[in-house]
Amino acid sequence: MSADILIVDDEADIRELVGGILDDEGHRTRTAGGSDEALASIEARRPQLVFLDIWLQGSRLDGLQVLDVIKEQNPEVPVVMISGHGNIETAVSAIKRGAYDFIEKPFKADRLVLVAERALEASRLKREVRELRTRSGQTSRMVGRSPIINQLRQSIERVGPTNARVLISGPSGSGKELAARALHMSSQRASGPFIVINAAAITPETMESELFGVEATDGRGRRIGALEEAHGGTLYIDEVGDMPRETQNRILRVLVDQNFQRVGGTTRVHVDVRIISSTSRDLTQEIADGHFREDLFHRLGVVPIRVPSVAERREDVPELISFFMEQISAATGLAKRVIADDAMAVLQSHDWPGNVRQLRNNVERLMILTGGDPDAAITADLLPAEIGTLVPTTPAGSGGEKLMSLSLRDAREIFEREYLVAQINRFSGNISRTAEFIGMERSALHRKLKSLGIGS
Ligand SMILES: Nc1ncnc2c1ncn2[C@@H]1O[C@H](COP(=O)(O)OP(=O)(O)OP(=O)(O)O)[C@@H](O)[C@H]1O
Repeated sequence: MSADILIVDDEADIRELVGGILDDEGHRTRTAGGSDEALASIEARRPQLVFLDIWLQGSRLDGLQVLDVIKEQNPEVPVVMISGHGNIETAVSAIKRGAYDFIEKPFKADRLVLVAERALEASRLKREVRELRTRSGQTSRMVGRSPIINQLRQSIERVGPTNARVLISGPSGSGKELAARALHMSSQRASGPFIVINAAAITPETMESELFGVEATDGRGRRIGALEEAHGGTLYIDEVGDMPRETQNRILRVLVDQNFQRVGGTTRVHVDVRIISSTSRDLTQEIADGHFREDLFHRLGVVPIRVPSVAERREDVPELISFFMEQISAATGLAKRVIADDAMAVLQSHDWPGNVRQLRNNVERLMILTGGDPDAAITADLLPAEIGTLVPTTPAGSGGEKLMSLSLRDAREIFEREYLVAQINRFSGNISRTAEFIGMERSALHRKLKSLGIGS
C-alpha cells in the first residue's frame, strides 16, 4: 500500500535517508525540518504516518511537544519517534504519550521499513474495526444469480478498477452501498479507506463541516472531514440528491480541483479521493425542478450504475433468505428455519418496497417470532399479514396463500369450489337463481357441482 508519510527531522541527511528508503518502498513522502513546518504540513493534509525526531534542535517546539499537538489534533495518526543513541528513556516516555513506536539512530533500512509497515497496518486495522462496528454484522457479499444481478456484478468488475466516478441509482435498501463497497474493493484503492457520508442524514448547517472538516479554534482541536479522511481511498456520498445547493457548489469545485478549505481555515487541503455517490431519486427530475445542479450530475455520474429492486429479481429471493438465515443464526444463535413451499411462494411474490433490507428484517422477525417446533417448516399462514396481502385469496380466505404454491388447474379447482359454495349459500341453495346470477346454464352448473363433489 502506498501511504502518505511525513518525515520530521532537523538533520537534512536523516530526512533524505528516511525519505529515500520509504520512497523506494512505493510510499509518497514529504519532509519538514522543524516543528512549525511539520505542523503546517499536517495542516495542509493529514498524513497517514509521521516519523518524528525527538529533539528537533532549533525549533520552537521539541519532538515530544510536537507529538502532543499531533495526538491532540489527530489522535488516529500513528507517530514513530526517531531517537538519538542514548535517549531511549525519552523514547519510552514518548510511547507513553501516544507514539506508536521508536527507531534508534543509526538504524538499518529494513528495521525502518518494518516499523513503518507495522504502524500503517495497525492504523488500517483500527480503521477497519471502526468500519465493521458501524456496519455491525453486515456483509459485503453480493448474493443472487439472476441475470440482472449478474449484469450488475459485471459492471462493477469492469468499472471498479478504472478510478472513474460512479453514480449508483436504485430504490431504498436495494444494495447501493454494497455495490459501492464492491467497486472500492475491486479498485487499486482497496486497502485505503472507504468513508460513508449520508447527505440525507446531515443538516445543511453541518454538511460542510462533515465534508471538509473544521479548523482548530481556541480550545477545540482540528476536526478532519470525510474528504480528508478518505484520502487515498473512496468517499461514498449516499443520497447525493439531498445535498444542499450551496454544498453542491463547493463539492463541484473539489471534484475539479481535488482540494478544498476546512471550515474556518485558510490552507488548501489537497486530496486524492474517488467519489462514488448514490441516489434513490430521479435526479433528472430534481434537475428539472432546480434542486440539483446539472453540471454536478454529469461530473458525479461519469459512469452510471443501476441496482435493481427485489421485485426485478424475484428468483434471487430464496437464496437471499437462506443467506440471511445463515448470517443471522451465526450472529445471534437463533435457529435456522425451513421455509415451506407455500410461504416461499408468498415471499417471492411480495413486492418488497424496502427491498433487500426489508427482506432481511423480515427473515430476522420470522426467526425470532415464529414459535412452535423449530424443526417444523414455516408455512404461509405464519407470515406477517402485510406480506400476504398482495397474494390472491379464495372467497373463503382460508389458507388462501396456499394458492401460490399450486398449479393453475389445482388453484382454479379450489377457487371454483369455494366460490360456488358461497354463491349457493347466498341464494339459499336455489340452483336456478345461482345459475342465473353466475351466468351458467342450470344443467352445466349441476355437472360442475358434481365434478367438484359439491352437494348431493
Ligand atoms: N445482493 C445482496 N446480497 C446480500 N446482501 C445484500 C444485497 N443487497 C443488499 N444487501 C444487504 O441489504 C442491506 C441494505 O443494503 P444497502 O445498505 O447497500 O442498500 P442501499 O440501497 O444503500 O440503501 P439506502 O438507499 O437505504 O441507503 C444491507 O444489509 C446489505 O448488506
